[in-house]
Amino acid sequence: MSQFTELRGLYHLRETIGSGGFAKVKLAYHALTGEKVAIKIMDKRSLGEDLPRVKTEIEAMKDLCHQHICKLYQVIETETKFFMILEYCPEGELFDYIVSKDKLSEEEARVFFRQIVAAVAYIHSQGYAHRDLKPENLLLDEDQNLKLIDFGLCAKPKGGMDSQLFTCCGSPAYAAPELVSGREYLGSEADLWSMGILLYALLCGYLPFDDDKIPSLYKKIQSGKYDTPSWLSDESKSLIASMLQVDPKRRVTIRHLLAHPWLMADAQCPVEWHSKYKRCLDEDCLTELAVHYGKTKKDMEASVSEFKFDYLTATYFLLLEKKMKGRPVRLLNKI
Ligand SMILES: [NH3+]CCCOc1cc(-c2cn[nH]c2)ccc1C(=O)Nc1ccccc1
Repeated sequence: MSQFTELRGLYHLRETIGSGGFAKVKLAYHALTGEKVAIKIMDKRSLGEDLPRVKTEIEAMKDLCHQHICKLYQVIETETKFFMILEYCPEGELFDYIVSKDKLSEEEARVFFRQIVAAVAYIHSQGYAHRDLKPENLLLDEDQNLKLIDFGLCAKPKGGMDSQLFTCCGSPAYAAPELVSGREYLGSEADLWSMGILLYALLCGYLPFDDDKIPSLYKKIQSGKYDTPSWLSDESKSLIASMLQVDPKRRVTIRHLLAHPWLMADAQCPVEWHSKYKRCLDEDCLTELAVHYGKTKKDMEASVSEFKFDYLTATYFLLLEKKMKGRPVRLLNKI
């Protein structure tokens, strides 16, 4: 019997697939489609000062819909718990993938980094800075595509992406010099620095700035001095150097990255960063939902387009996933 009455009949819970701090993530099956999902479960009583982080993440993920961002399907809030029903990424963290391969070839690093650039260009275009970009927050789906998670530290400055931020957050080894120095900073520029650390980790298998003691680590970051292995190509060294500029005003911008020669190598086109999700609702999914719930298509379209992030939102998105993967747009156990 499901230990959570809120999920009964909606999701069939299976094993724990991940955990981080204040949350446990479990594999589950969405009852109406049979599709796998990940359910991030948080107990409000143990959240403490992390409660605002959960609300930040939920509101941001409701706004963000992109092929390289882990999709939020449904939110269930009870008196004592939050449940976030999320896109399932069966191949785990990019962090573990890098460790398993020691380091990646330029070609493989390029495929991943193009996806990271696409995701960050998209969230910046929506007015968000992630502020905790690192391989542990990039998951691999069944097709080895990257999905960005953990928007708990993201910022959507009221005055837009050119507004300064002050909160020092994120993981120290990926934090920008202006951030660790306690100066005000732009979220977009801090994200670009973290992406430079990420690219270095993809290509080298270790971090450019590392130290067991935080003050020493911060000094190394502020110096901006790091070793570049001799076997790195000149183009890779140049791209990393353009991102690991201590002066944020000299740092490469996301716009320049989109068509950067290193990213365009192997005769690639500029990074296609726009969301592949259409604004209009999918007719086949609406038809299947209308038949299942015995509603007119018009009424079903009106209900789905409210995007309440309830079970109907989850069912719509999971039907759309099935269609995008070439599987039948069908619901199980008709009424
Ligand atoms: N480092 C990731 C550990 C597993 O965490 C997740 C996995 C999935 C996932 C797994 N499969 N599909 C999605 C989706 C979300 C998370 C997540 O947000 N974890 C987390 C972030 C911050 C604090 C606490 C926990």
